[in-house]
Amino acid sequence: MDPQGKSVFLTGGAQGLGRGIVEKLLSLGAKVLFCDVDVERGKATESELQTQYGADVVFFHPADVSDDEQHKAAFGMAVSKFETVDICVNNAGILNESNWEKVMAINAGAVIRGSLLALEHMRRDRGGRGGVIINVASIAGLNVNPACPTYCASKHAVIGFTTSWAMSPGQKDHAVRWCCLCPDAMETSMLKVTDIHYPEMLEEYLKDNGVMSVSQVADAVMKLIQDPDNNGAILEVTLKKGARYRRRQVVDRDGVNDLVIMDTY
Ligand SMILES: NC(=O)C1=CN([C@@H]2O[C@H](COP(=O)(O)OP(=O)(O)OC[C@H]3O[C@@H](n4cnc5c(N)ncnc54)[C@H](O)[C@@H]3O)[C@@H](O)[C@H]2O)C=CC1
Ligand SMILES: CCCCC/C=C\C=C\C(=O)C/C=C\C/C=C\CCCC(=O)O
Repeated sequence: MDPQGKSVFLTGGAQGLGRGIVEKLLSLGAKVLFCDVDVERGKATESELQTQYGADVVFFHPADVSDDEQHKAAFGMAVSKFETVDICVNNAGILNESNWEKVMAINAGAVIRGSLLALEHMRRDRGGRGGVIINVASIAGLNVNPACPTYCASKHAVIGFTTSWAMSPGQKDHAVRWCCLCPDAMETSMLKVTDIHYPEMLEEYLKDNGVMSVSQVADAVMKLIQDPDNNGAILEVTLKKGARYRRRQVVDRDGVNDLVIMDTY
């Protein structure tokens, strides 16, 4: 899908990756409504981006996406501003191993709610225009890490949910593409986290794997949006190897229920 002239709803756009994605989309001619729980930063970002791209193409709406009503209201605001939403990016996320309920509510719960809101609005078999749903997971959703088990669990949930919907027998009728983004560490406020187990592992991890710029990862999101035939995509983005699609196969080993997930590149 070409972002030019398309309408986008994105969560967690006040800073970090969310803001980076909003800026790329605006530069490609899309209109964006983003929400965030950080109202001050959200308003400041809106004002900066409106100055650069125009007052009628980017809007901020305050919302905590762990709250059902606020999340629905924010999505509804995008629909009423643009009439239709073509691209939905469920990006808001936190890393806090002391509060697993909150992590699951934002990283998994809000991604599920946001996806279902977008599906209902976009699905062509119920009068919508089709579209793309991009769910932001992480490399942590593909691997394991003892420093942040709850965060890992929330990101595994995002990938399981997104790829399962992508395999829906009704997907062609819905005309909604489902994609997961799995970045490695990026230079955002999330990397300042202190609430993990074994904090020394973070330093070690970053020394071995490096840190990507937000812009590199936002470019990968444009690839997900633009590639037409990638329903069910899991796009891994790392500093050393760049953006690579994981090819996921669900293999039925014994013809009964011994299913194995196999990933290749
Ligand atoms: N920074 C990293 O190394 C990586 C981050 N990610 C994922 O990227 C996504 C974006 O994270 P970053 O930009 O790094 O973090 P960030 O902390 O810079 O930005 C996250 C934004 O989400 C907002 N947010 C948090 N909770 C919210 C809620 N309940 N409702 C609405 N907005 C909320 C924050 O206010 C903030 O503006 C997250 O899903 C994160 O898990 C994935 C891989 C690596
Ligand atoms: C030890 C890392 C702690 C968390 C670092 C802070 C933010 C990270 C956000 C991410 O989403 C992903 C970045 C790092 C990887 C975390 C886990 C997967 C590691 C698996 C592996 O070793 O390959």
